[in-house]
Amino acid sequence: MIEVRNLVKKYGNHLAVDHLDFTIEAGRIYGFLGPNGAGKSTTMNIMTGYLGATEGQVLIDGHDILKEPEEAKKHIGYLPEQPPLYMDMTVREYLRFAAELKGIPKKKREDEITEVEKMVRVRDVENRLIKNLSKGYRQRVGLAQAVLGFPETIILDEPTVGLDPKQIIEIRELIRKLAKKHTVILSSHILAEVREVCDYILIISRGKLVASDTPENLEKMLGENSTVELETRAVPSEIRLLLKNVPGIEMMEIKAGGNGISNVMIRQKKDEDVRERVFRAFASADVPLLTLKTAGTSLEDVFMELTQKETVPEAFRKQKKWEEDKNNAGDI
Ligand SMILES: Nc1ncnc2c1ncn2[C@@H]1O[C@H](COP(=O)(O)OP(=O)(O)OP(=O)(O)O)[C@@H](O)[C@H]1O
Repeated sequence: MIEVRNLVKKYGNHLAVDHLDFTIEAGRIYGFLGPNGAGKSTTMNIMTGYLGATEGQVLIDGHDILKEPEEAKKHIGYLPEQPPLYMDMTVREYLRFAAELKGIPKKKREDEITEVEKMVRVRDVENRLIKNLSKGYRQRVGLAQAVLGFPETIILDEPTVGLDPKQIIEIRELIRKLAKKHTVILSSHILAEVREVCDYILIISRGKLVASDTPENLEKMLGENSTVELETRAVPSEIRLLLKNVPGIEMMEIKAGGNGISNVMIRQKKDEDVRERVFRAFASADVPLLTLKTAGTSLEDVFMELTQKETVPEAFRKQKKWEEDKNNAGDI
């Protein structure tokens, strides 16, 4: 488990990380998602002990990364955005060097390196100089270095950046494979990547954590029941009349199609579900409804909403408040 508590990082006057507070539980793939410059690399560098924080604390399985770096680092493997590869070493030489730095006992080193090489599929190039490898292979060597020692948690900063589509697929497959035995945290500014690979998302914007939940819950929280879409065989004036007195409707937009079918988008008032009332209004007038459904919010909408606005949307403030209250209640 990793606990990040009230983390702050200032570069001069610039607040790159702004009071981050979150917990990473074992056994999941976490996505650290945010636009460029949001503070992802800075946070990961602090979590892994590469960079000091201005304020706050990071505990890796109970060990403070600054006060007990050796013990804490045993529990994590890190692939930074720029992997620390030595271009004039062969893959095997480099992994031996990394294994030694990690303090893997000499007796176990060779077997472990072979195991990891097989796992990330670099065994066929183990005697090649790193400088002669493709970017995809280099990234896999970087990944091998992070996996050596089989730490509980593997942290990957933008692991697919600069790779071609085939290499991206390979790295994502590897990450899924790793996640069977390790907790994985990866950062990305690509929403599709995080959605595809991760089962829990932390959205960071301007150094602040603006949301954290499963992709499904994030979509639900902002979008639940906000819009209802229907199609009906009626003209707009008739629809307006039918829906005029239905409670819970904030506004509606009606588009008449050429085929006698109108499409209606209804925006519901907060915490309302108007579907049943709408159905009854149409049924009592004997006007057929062809479809009636809530239109979901996509993760794209959530991401845009959260990272483009200065303030945190109300749904998330409420969720955060609820979590705080729950935590405080637990302390008593
Ligand atoms: N060494 C530094 N000195 C000054 N400012 C820095 C330094 N490193 C990062 N920053 C600034 O801090 C902010 C956060 O940067 P960071 O690299 O952590 O973001 P990021 O989310 O990882 O973005 P990217 O995906 O572009 O790497 C940015 O505004 C960046 O310009």
